[in-house]
Amino acid sequence: MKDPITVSITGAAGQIGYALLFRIASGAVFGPDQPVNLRLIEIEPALPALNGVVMELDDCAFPLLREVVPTADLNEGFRGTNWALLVGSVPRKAGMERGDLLGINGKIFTGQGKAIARNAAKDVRVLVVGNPCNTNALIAMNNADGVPKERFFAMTRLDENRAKSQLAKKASVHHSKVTNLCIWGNHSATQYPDFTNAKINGRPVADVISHVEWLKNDFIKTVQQRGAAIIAARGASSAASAANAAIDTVKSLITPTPAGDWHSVAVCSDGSYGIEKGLIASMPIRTIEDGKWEVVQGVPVDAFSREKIDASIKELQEERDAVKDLLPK
Ligand SMILES: NC(=O)c1ccc[n+]([C@@H]2O[C@H](COP(=O)([O-])OP(=O)(O)OC[C@H]3O[C@@H](n4cnc5c(N)ncnc54)[C@H](O)[C@@H]3O)[C@@H](O)[C@H]2O)c1
Ligand SMILES: O=C(O)C[C@H](O)C(=O)O
Repeated sequence: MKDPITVSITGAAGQIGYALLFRIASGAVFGPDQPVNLRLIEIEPALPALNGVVMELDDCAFPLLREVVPTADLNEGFRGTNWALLVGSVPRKAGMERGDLLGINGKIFTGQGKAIARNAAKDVRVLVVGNPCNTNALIAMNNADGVPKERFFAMTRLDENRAKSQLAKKASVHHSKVTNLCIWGNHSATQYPDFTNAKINGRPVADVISHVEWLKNDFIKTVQQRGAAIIAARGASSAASAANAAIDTVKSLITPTPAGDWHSVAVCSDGSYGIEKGLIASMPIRTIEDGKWEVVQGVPVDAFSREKIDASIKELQEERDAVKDLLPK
């Protein structure tokens, strides 16, 4: 048996937490031979609810689950952690943009970044799900002194999955046939789901879906607005699909990416594709092996794509400027 991996999850008593913990504990993320410790972090008032979740974890008797630590203490919560999944934060309500949450949620990530730097395992990786996730990840990364910047990620996989599902429906194929779908930029209404480089059954999307106006307008808008559509329909933000996307993200970061394909996750820009260095922006990523990834280079960016990517990067710069007080000089 392998040594257990330690996973810390903030907001563990929330909606996404409830859809996430049990899949991690079951082995669906790290594999059937990988024991897991869970460190579950909540704010004090949510600890009674979290204890109920822990009772349910006990009652699953998962063979791979080892230690479960529920806590409101960040040092205890991130101690020895290999994967920190930062979900805990307030979700938006109908009529809000995700960026409107910066003032409420941004400050959560300074203390968490610092606590990760103090307590986590040397190989820690951090995935931010709580919105606005790109800029929250930027805050955590800049406060986590000594943790390499390439260990921080923000989630745009839900957008990728949504985009694949929309294209597959339009082309009447199974969504597994859609590849090379990159979400560029921010997890927000400015994100750019890049249909120009995506493929269906290995062929360019535009060869399969000839309705170019649909691709340029309805498709992009549907993906950009999907989170709001779910809030309007459910009265609460996406949870099961978000947890699923977090699982997909981690799995894609620990497994080599199939040859020729890529996956979407926001990373600390190295300046590739003219995206300002240091911003947490989504781009095409390949995983070489567990712990080693790279930005896929040479993906064609036409004038239409350039304009869309630049608009989303501009928004990320504005969000960064809005939280400058939370970023150490
Ligand atoms: N990136 C994405 O694709 C994506 C998708 C869906 C939701 N989200 C975001 O994920 C976040 C969580 O959504 P949810 O539906 O689970 O919300 P929720 O309100 O159901 O749960 C959030 C939990 O976080 C906890 N929390 C708040 N502040 C905390 C802190 N400082 N430390 C630890 N825990 C804290 C709350 O007590 C609550 O239990 C929201 O910000 C939402 O917008 C992101
Ligand atoms: O849209 C939201 O506020 C929640 C989440 O980011 C989503 O995309 O579903």
